Amino acid sequence: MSAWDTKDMSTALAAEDSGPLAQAEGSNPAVAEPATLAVTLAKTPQEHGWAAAEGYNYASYNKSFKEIAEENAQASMEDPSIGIQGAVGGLRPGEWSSNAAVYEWEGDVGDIGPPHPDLEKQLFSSEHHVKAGIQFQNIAMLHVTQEGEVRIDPVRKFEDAGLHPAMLENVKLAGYAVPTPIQQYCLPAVFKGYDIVACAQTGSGKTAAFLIPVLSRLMGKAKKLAAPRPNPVTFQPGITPPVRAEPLVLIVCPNRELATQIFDEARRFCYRTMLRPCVVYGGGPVVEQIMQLAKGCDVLIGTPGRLCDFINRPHVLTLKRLRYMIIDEADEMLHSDWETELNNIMSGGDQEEGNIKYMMFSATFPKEARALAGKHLANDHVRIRVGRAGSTHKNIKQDIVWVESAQKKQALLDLLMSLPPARTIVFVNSRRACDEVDDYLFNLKIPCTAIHSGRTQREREDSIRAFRMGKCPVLIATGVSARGLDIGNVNHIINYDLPSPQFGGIDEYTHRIGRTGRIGNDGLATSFYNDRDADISEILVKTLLETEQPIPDFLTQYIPEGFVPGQGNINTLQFEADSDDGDAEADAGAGAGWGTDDAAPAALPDAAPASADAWGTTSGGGGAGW
Ligand SMILES: Nc1ncnc2c1ncn2[C@@H]1O[C@H](COP(=O)(O)OP(=O)(O)OP(=O)(O)O)[C@@H](O)[C@H]1O
Repeated sequence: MSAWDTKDMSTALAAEDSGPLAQAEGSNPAVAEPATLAVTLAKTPQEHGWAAAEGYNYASYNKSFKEIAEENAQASMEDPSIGIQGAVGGLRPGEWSSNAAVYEWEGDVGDIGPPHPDLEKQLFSSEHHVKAGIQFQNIAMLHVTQEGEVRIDPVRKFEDAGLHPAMLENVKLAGYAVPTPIQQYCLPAVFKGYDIVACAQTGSGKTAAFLIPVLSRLMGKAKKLAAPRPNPVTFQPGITPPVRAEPLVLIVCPNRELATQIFDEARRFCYRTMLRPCVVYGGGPVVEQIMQLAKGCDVLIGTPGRLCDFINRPHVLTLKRLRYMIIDEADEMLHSDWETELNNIMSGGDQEEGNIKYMMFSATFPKEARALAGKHLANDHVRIRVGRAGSTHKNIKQDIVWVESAQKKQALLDLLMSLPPARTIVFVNSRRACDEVDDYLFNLKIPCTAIHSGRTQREREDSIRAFRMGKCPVLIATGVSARGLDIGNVNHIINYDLPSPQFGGIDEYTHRIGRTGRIGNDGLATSFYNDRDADISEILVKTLLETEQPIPDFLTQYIPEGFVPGQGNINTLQFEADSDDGDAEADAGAGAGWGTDDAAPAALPDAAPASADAWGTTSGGGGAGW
């Protein structure tokens, strides 16, 4: 059985007849037999196929920055005109993500720098990059809605988008054959100079939807627009005079893991160009981050606290050259928790307001957040929505199983041992639970690691790296890492605790399960449910019905009256209004919300086979024709 076959995985789950999980699954708790804790492991995790469980390598803490820098200096450099900062061979434990290798080039010999095979391999190899899955066409068939005054004609092919040659090359190296729907609309919208507010499902390529057009527009203009900076090839820390960072692009996002991930994506798309990306985030080394900025920075990615800190040090960072400001996970960023920081970033620097294009992206976008977003954008901003705001997608099979709180640990073990080993994220609601579950599994020799806000940044980075590289294929996490994490072959998400409303509710659920089933891949999400989760039940059931997931017996009471699973019209399901056009009818539910502006699927269903070329070659279906 393949570890990637979620059907087989759930069959295996159903076939397993030991332990509390299997006993209770799909059954009504009122009539279920009390579950037993008497499961002993018939096989060790390693006999079952899991990798060996290894403890955290605390020795990596003891490496000094100097030692790491010396090791990096030994990295291969075949072309003397290219200066690669950071480890070309990839980061080792104990190294900061902000010091990852970026392409640097003198730039005196034309618009596109020479290739650097080692760096190219690091940036674009599959282990660092999620490859599109066989259900990619499902993404392309989602409804796209445009609201507001401006209508955009989508581009169906990267080749038709007017991209800079260096960008087109990088898009090919990344293995992107055709743009996803959100990209089809954002590319032309950025090229036409609009502000954008965009909402599209998890794992549908929103990062590239802003990075590709924004960076492409700046390529070729970098020399003219960018601030003077030291020659990257002859730069010597401590000897070459530093400059202050004057980025052209600022990307703000709510968590550190996401910041470094966007930085990685920016490193890919800036490859062989003069644009220099940097990342700053809390918990990381201030001095080292300043040292990176001091070499010049065109594209800055950051978390709000550290960005504000640096904005308040004008000799380190100024926003006066800024052309683009992008807020990722915008609904989270517009939350009142971040208000002071976000206001400071949006207007507190010395940026020249009129010159800046603003963009906001997220997979979930509650109505109040969308209204708030509108206040920060130009009146003629473009509003794009792929599917219903906050919806999940069919590539993820969602199972809900009844597990009493006291039996969750045992049920988790049963679940992990009843399926083929696969990269799995286990979500919990508290740091304490995170540590407890981590200890429990580790003591049973499951190769796991954990991440939560109480861990040091070094531990967090090493944890994510160990998970990404497959050394620790089970990651236990609190919501801190739910948003945005994009890791290849995450086959299974387990909600050990469902996110009740005080832990983010259904939006948090959507972001969590969205760590699997990305960009057309299949995924499985299993959630443990019991009496304590009544708060989320109603909206959870609607979310399940929307993508035609099975409803277990204990949740059937929450099926909306008159709706027959499998036969009901999902457009009659009542969700929060999707439309921002103030149409009262829009409040009637998802169907009405998609209402008058409802657009054709981004690519025609009959033109959506695996072959990229067969996908719609014209840009029909968009704009006024809708
Ligand atoms: N056109 C494309 N073709 C193939 N793969 C793509 C394409 N666009 C993006 N990807 C890949 O899809 C994956 C998911 O993209 P990304 O992380 O931007 O999703 P997202 O929409 O921001 O998700 P989330 O809401 O969870 O943050 C990434 O690994 C990215 O490299």
